[in-house]
Amino acid sequence: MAPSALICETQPWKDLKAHVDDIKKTHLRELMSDTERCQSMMIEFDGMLLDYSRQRATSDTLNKLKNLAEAAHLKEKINKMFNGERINSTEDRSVLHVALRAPRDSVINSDGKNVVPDVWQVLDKIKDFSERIRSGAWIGATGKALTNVIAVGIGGSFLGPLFVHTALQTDSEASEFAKGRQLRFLANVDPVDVARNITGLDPETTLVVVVSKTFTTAETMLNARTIREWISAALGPEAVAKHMVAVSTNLTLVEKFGIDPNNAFAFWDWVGGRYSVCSAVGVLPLSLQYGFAVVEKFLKGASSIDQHFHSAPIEKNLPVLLGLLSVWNVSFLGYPARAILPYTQALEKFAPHIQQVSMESNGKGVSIDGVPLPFEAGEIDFGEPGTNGQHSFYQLIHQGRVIPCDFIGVVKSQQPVYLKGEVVSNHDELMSNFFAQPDALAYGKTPEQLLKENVPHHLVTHKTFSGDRPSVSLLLPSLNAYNIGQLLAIYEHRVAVEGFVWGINSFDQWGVELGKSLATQVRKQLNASRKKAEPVEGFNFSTTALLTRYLEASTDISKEDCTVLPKM
Ligand SMILES: O=P(O)(O)OC[C@H]1O[C@H](O)[C@H](O)[C@@H](O)[C@@H]1O
Repeated sequence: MAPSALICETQPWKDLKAHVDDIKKTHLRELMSDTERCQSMMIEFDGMLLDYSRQRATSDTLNKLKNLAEAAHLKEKINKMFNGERINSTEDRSVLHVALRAPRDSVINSDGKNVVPDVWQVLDKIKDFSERIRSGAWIGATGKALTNVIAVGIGGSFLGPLFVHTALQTDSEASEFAKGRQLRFLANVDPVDVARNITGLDPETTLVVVVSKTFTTAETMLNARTIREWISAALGPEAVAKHMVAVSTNLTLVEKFGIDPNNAFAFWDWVGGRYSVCSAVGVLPLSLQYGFAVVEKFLKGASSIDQHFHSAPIEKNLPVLLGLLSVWNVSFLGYPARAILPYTQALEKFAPHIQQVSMESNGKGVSIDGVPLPFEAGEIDFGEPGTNGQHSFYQLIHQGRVIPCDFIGVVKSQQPVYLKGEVVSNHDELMSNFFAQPDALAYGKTPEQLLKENVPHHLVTHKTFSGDRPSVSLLLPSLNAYNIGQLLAIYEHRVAVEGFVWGINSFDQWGVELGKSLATQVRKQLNASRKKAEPVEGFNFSTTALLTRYLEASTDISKEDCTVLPKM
């Protein structure tokens, strides 16, 4: 089949290119004075308010972006995703993370089979298992209840669950259910991460969940073997059956590893790793910590956005609007990065998760048909909670590079505090910054204003803020399991919209392979040099020098000396 035309060859793309000069003529300050425009750029869904009036865009831009969406067949692509078509063509897979949170009675087909009953079968199994662990009906090898969980996994088998766990930790309802329990995540193959995870934990009261879609990821498998050793060294090898369970699509390898397949929780190849939080990958560890009922609310929140995304018209569709505006910023205004700035510490792990969702999905150089792109797709995502970021990198955002920002605020704090004698509550103080920063970016401060304030002449340029820097503000009513699910789904779908418009495959990740295979070559060399004193061979000058230095300056721990794990 002939490759379809690249999106940049279409008329709507060219129209938007031509439109850039018009937009650049009007400062955001002026755009913001048009109340009607601002009003039209605020949309509400299910208690959330999205304000995108601080985008460098007008109704004309929006219309042009709608034309672009049409030219990209956005609606058809969204439908194909929901219909279980194999839109991940390079891996020949459907993309059905929406099925993971679909109500029990819904029908979502993959290859002519409704997958929803399978999803619920696993959810029911998780509910039952987590209740048995939490109630103490399932006990460890020495008869003690398992109150602590280490989830061993990396990438998509780690970042999403960590984000949700961190967000739930301070939610008053969820945290009630987590009393007396601990959930930790072991991701990095660095022994330091192992040490951090096991410090203060007793194998007798610890359940380990090995989470890996493929069950072949080098880091996860080494960490899983290390923790298995930690358990069997303390409790004997037969304890592993009571203390280790798994989440994977590869149940054969789970069994080979020594975990009873009855204690394995499945998911399917139509769930991409970075889109797997709502599968057993996230649902199992989170249910162990907070109970299934809390996690079910999270799934419901995500599902509410799925339905909205699937059915709402473009002008009212949160993920579609956000996706189109991102394309506008990246591909037309030339802003390749985006800052994710939640004004709540509970979302401190949100940006790291979205980094994977966005950059692993859309960091591609070819179209879905394999044609090199004459434009750059993908965006650079980073972020920190406000107000911390303000005291760090905001300087660059205000006076250096233009970086479109996502401000995420919450009306009702998870932890309301009012310190006596203060002018406003602690949450109001935080939110004062949430409301101020977008205007500072949009309006800036002119030399005229500074001179009026009697700023010395030699400081005027230093103190000038050019403004005209775009942002969106998303105001959530609160931050509970339901809203957290919504937030996740908004960002997942936004990323998909961007990829659909750019005409790329947002669901494969070939770019992670080369480094992995080179590491295999290095691993072999380290083994040969350590064990057989073989010289470093087959690498370039630089890598040879570095490896030689490493081998000479470090000593391997021989198997005999190795205590496997330091005593903590
Ligand atoms: O879940 P696993 O199969 O262990 O994969 C873990 C991660 O590793 C890979 O390198 C991919 O880049 C990620 O998308 C994936 O989430």
